[in-house]
Amino acid sequence: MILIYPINISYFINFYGDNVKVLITGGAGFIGSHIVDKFLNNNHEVVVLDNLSTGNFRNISNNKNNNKNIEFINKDIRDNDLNLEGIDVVIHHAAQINVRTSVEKPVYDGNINILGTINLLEKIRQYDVKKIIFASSGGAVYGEPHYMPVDEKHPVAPLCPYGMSKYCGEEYIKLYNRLYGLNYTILRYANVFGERQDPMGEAGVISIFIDKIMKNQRPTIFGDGNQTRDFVYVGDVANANLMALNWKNEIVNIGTGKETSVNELFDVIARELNYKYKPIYDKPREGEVYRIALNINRAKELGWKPTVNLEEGIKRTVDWMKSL
Ligand SMILES: O=c1ccn([C@@H]2O[C@H](COP(=O)(O)OP(=O)(O)O[C@H]3O[C@H](CO)[C@H](O)[C@H](O)[C@H]3O)[C@@H](O)[C@H]2O)c(=O)[nH]1
Repeated sequence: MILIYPINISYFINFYGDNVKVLITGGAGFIGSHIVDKFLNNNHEVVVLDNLSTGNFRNISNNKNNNKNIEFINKDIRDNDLNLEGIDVVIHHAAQINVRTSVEKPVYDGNINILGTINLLEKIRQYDVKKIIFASSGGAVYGEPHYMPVDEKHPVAPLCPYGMSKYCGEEYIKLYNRLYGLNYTILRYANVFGERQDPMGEAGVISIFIDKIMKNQRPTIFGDGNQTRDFVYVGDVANANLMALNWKNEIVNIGTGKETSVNELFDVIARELNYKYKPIYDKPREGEVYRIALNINRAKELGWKPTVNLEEGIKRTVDWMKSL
């Protein structure tokens, strides 16, 4: 009798020292474009896939990597004819990222974030891509924390369709690992901020407050302002993506571990901009967690840590917004 044992075809790929060809979905967006810079500066080959719905071509053409060669594909992650020939690693940031939009239009959110991710995974499988690095949301998948700071073992219980669709993306990636041996690293981000975050676009309280103050408008704080978030600088997030090339199949929180209330945040920004007025207080927004900060011990064990603190990150964001 022949016994057939299921074999685990999953294996760990090490990219140390290699020149890697990466496809960055959402690479013309806020976080994605910083990852583009980081990979180019480390001599990797970069292909950007972006439908420019919220991303901006300026983010990748009008910066210090001007003279470097980026291959740009103007397509949607849901397109049938995505060509991933020669790609070693996909870094997946293209998404519907607005919590409020997801509550109003959950089908729209799921269509992009769940079906778009499945479509991308199918192409990854067809073209034999070795690894995916996935942008998930530590702010949205855990729901209201049972303990703080929240580590990766904390139960997942999203409070909005966006958190749910990001979690589905994670689970599909893990499924493709089990079925086809796809390597992955899932990064659960805290609240990312920094240069190129669009204050008109989708969330980003820091860029919204700076923009309002610079236009002499009073910022609005939703609720009592004692709600807290963990604000992580975008350059540190880009660095985590670079390091994740050599991380194993696992989920890693990327944040600072520090809680900052929206009131405290307002004070830091007001100080930086020498703003003397008080904010306006309005009713709290639905579908939001009250407190969140991420435990980043696992990322630290892997050699990553945040290097730019809130004050310094805000200074850089202000400088960038003044330069526009
Ligand atoms: O003008 C504003 C804007 C925001 N806020 C408050 O500031 C906090 C942060 O709000 P953001 O909209 O900047 O971000 P969220 O905390 O809603 O972040 C969520 O959306 C992000 C993407 O947009 C990330 O995915 C993150 O993980 C997810 O939790 C919230 O309490 C919000 O009510 C204000 O008081 N005034």
